[in-house]
Amino acid sequence: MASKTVTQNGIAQHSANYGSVVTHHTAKSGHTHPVVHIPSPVAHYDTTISKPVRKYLGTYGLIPPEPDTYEVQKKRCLAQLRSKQTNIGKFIYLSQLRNANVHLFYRILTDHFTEITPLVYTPVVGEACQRWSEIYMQPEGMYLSYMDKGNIANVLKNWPREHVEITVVTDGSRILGLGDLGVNGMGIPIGKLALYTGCAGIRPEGTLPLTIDLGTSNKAFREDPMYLGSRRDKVTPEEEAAYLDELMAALKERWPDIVIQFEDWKNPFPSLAKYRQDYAMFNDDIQGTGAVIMGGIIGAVKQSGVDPKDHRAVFLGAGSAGVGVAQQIVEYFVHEGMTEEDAKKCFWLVDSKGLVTLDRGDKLADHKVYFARDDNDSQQYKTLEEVVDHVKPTIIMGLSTIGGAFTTEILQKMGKTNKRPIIFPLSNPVSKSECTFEEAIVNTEGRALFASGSPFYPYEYEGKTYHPGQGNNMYVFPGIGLGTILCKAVKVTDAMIYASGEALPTMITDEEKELALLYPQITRIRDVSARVALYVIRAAQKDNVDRLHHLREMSDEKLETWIKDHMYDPHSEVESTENELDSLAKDLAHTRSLSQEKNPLKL
Ligand SMILES: NC(=O)C1=CN([C@@H]2O[C@H](COP(=O)(O)OP(=O)(O)OC[C@H]3O[C@@H](n4cnc5c(N)ncnc54)[C@H](O)[C@@H]3O)[C@@H](O)[C@H]2O)C=CC1
Ligand SMILES: CC(=O)C(=O)O
Ligand SMILES: [Mg+2]
Repeated sequence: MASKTVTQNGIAQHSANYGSVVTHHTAKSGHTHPVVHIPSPVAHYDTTISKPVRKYLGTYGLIPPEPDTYEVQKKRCLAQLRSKQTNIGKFIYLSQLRNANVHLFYRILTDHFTEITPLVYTPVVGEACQRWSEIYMQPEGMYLSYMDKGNIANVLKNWPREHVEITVVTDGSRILGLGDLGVNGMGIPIGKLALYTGCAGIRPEGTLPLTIDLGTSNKAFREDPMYLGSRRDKVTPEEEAAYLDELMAALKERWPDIVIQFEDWKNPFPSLAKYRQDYAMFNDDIQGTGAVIMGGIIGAVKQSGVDPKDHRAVFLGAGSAGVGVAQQIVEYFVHEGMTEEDAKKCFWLVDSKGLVTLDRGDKLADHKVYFARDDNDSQQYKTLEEVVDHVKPTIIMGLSTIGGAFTTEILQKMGKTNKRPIIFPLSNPVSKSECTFEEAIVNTEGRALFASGSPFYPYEYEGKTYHPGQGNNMYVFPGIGLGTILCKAVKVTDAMIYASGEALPTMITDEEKELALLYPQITRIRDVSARVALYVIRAAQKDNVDRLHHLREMSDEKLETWIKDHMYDPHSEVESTENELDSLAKDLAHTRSLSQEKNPLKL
């Protein structure tokens, strides 16, 4: 989206930024001119803009006459939002608001995280993706197609903003737990990047939502006349790999410092292994999820009173998220003093064919082999319940996409065999959650240590209010991205990912500990993201992959403040632009008043 750049001499140009006020040197004169990047074309029509500034911008008379305050503006927006009868109506309203007035959208998001996040992210983004081709109104990112092979670098040139700091890229092939949604998956990169901006203060114009149309296995979509993607079947893994080689190189060519987050790919292990050494990239579903769940498990293990070596964890789901989480917890157990071999033995992974064992008779996908059991005496356990009876777990994790898979019987068994059973139904959206918060509480008489992927409301049981945790990678990916960008890391190392999860428990307040919360409250997500970024930067420095070396000299306290100072804040952003514009407008008004007698201005 192009925006207007106004220089002091009043000449308006179009620029690709919606950035803030910057100071600009002209090579010729050596003079310093302030250059004001106006937030966005439509933000020129923000009703809080003062009259002198409207005159300066040429928007006087185009906005209702009396300037608003933000409080009134917010009240109006929230009233409009809340008047929508359906969640999808709210999603559409918020998308329009973001496109109409980006700073206002982020001001409202950051002021009302608890209300707005579920509407732009899980669970509502799931429904939006299912209906994307039906509700589509405007481009908010890039769509690349398989037809662009050989020409990707040229297509990327069409992105109108000069500077991109981070992209989230999907092919839509595994959107939340909803399956292959093809190009309709675009809601995910947009939603994730909205959280990068809202939670970690990465400037909105520095984000690029990217969806790659590599065909879809979703037959219903291919036959739907409204579907906006190609009608071809999914390309082969070899074709996908060659396409990605070209894409990665093209992204780096146009934006050499770009951070690339892979999101919601059906089998993301090969691309992570292939690109992680040469690009500042990570996979959120494997690594972000691993880190966030490790962060919650640290507290849960402590509260359970059971030593790490005595934990037995059953995972329903052995895909990117399941394996990513198990690997990360192995790393935590090793940090706690166990050998890797002993730590690995604490895990039993179950997929759609039952317990993952070495002698099951099928060819296991590479990523499952590490955790495959060899101590099953040739017995194959087909169902989760059989595995629960066999293992008597202290922890059950759901990353299976199977809503309701943690049945009453399974939850009650967890309650019987554990003082504090750890129950994490992590599949998204809510409809795919392996159980609800209420079910976990009721079936364990309130003793469950609980976190879910999508949000649940607090629940009152026998006179006491219980608070669910949200074990969602949104607690770490914004800070991983921010830390990587700010220290200009050349890659995202394992230690940086580990550090992001380790940062989380340091942010839990005494009050939150009292409530047995496993994650800090979402309302403090900006501070949490700054802490995550601090840990990520420190780990990058230890691994020697950072490029901004002067940050190494700063104390933790100073660095955390520096990080916060570098976060986009939609509130101060608008004010500083306003103030700067105000003073420019006064200057201009003064200049104009000198000539006004001869040549009265028409405002
Ligand atoms: N809470 C969070 O932050 C995150 C949650 N997730 C959720 O985790 C879920 C899985 O994601 P991925 O691992 O990336 O998907 P995936 O497709 O890689 O893996 C799914 C796994 O579930 C297994 N599965 C499918 N049907 C099953 C059945 N009936 N019984 C037992 N196992 C079954 C599959 O065999 C596979 O191992 C999704 O719902 C996703 O939304 C993913 C990433 C982050
Ligand atoms: C949260 C997330 O990344 C997922 O459900 O895929
Ligand atoms: Mg995901």
